[in-house]
Amino acid sequence: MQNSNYDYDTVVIGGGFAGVRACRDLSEQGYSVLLLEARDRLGGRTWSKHSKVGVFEGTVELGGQWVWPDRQVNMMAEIKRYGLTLTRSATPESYPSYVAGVHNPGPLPVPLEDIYDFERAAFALLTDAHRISPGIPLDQQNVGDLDIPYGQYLDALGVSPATRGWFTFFGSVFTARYPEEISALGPLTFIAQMEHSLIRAWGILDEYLVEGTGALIGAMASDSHADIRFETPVANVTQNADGVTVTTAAGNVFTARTAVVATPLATWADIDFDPPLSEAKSSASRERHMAYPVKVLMQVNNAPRFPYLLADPDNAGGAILLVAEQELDQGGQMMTGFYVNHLEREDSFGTDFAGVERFLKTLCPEAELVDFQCHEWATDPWARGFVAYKPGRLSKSHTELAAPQERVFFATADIATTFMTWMEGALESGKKAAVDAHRHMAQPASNP
Ligand SMILES: Cc1cc2nc3c(=O)[nH]c(=O)nc-3n(C[C@H](O)[C@H](O)[C@H](O)COP(=O)(O)OP(=O)(O)OC[C@H]3O[C@@H](n4cnc5c(N)ncnc54)[C@H](O)[C@@H]3O)c2cc1C
Repeated sequence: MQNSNYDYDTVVIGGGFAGVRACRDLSEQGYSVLLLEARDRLGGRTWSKHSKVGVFEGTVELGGQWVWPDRQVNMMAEIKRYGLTLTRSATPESYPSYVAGVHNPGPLPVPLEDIYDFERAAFALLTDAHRISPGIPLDQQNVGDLDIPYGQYLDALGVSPATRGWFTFFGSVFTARYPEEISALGPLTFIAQMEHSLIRAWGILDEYLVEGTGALIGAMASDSHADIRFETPVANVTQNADGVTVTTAAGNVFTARTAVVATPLATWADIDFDPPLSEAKSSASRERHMAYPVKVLMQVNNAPRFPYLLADPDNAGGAILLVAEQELDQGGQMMTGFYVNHLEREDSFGTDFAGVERFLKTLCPEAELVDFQCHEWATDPWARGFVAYKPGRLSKSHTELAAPQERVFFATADIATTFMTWMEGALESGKKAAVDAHRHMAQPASNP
């Protein structure tokens, strides 16, 4: 289908789930596609690799991992298509929490005397989450009054510190920022997309791929017949009435009829666009809206068996969650932890042994860290965290953030309308970009 005036029909920039989905769908329709990826691997903010953590040896996921089979139709279709296998996470044996600086053994989420407060807060969050319909851009849903700092939203509930602390979890687990820094729309949208269920949103660590996310994205990429170039960051995207010219940081130039920008929203400001990005896109990217997540995989000794330990980061140095993955034959457990590693706060845990140990002991003082692995997503220039929208952005610009600019289309989980910031959202937005690019190229009169 390629027109000889161009090197390719489409250049896709970025090889995460959104970009690879766009590549695969377009090449399936007969278009010639070039994928330019900055890193030396596919997968972006998913990264599965064979690794050793203490005595554990196997596949570790340093980024996106969990899938929700009941609702994530795009993920499930891909997993089925390539014959991969899902397995369920280990069932927790206890539900302790560390909120408002107090260890609570559970299973009640808050101490008994706070339980009516807890119910009132749950009712308020569920009522507001019910105003949100996943699949529709948030600027089309009349929810501007919820686009306020989540800390302010929680304060207005007038609940006890333990209840407030417990509900900060929904803000932080999804954005890896503190409640005053993010919009309440983030956690409320998260609850809405989990079937408007607090329990479902709380127990998000559901099923994951036995073969690893890398096996899935690898299968999709091999199926695409795209020309894939690694270690090829893009520096400039120029379009005019004739087509798109994409220039790499090394100065290589490629021409195409269309381009799909499938890089994280926070990285768009690092690419030079001519004509420039719309005001909403460029200001949102310059504002970064960045999450500061650390997901750490650890061999831990002397911890309680299979806890699901939730914390409020405000009072726990940034700690959010500690769960067990499996018991190790030689003793100890493989555990996964999540925390906010705030770039502007000096008291953040950091990612060296002492910092990870501090995180672990904050939640579980008796536990011993043996070994760990993690990746600093927030300082990774090709990721810049994942998206954590600040107040006032999504209720104004969600539609525009995802809108094409003539021959240039945008795809990333950061702008999705269902499962925003999930692998599912990435697949949905890659699929949409491929449909839009195909429509553009299928109009012979206006598009050569
Ligand atoms: C710690 C962590 C835990 C997570 N847990 C889950 C989970 O359990 N379940 C879930 O569904 N999701 C999870 N996510 C989110 C999920 O991983 C992402 O939403 C999804 O992978 C994003 O896909 P994407 O294609 O939009 O972006 P990315 O995966 O970031 O892909 C973008 C690609 O663009 C490339 N790129 C960037 N700039 C340039 C450039 N200038 N030129 C060329 N290439 C460029 C990058 O290298 C990258 O490969 C998690 C994320 C993190 C960080």
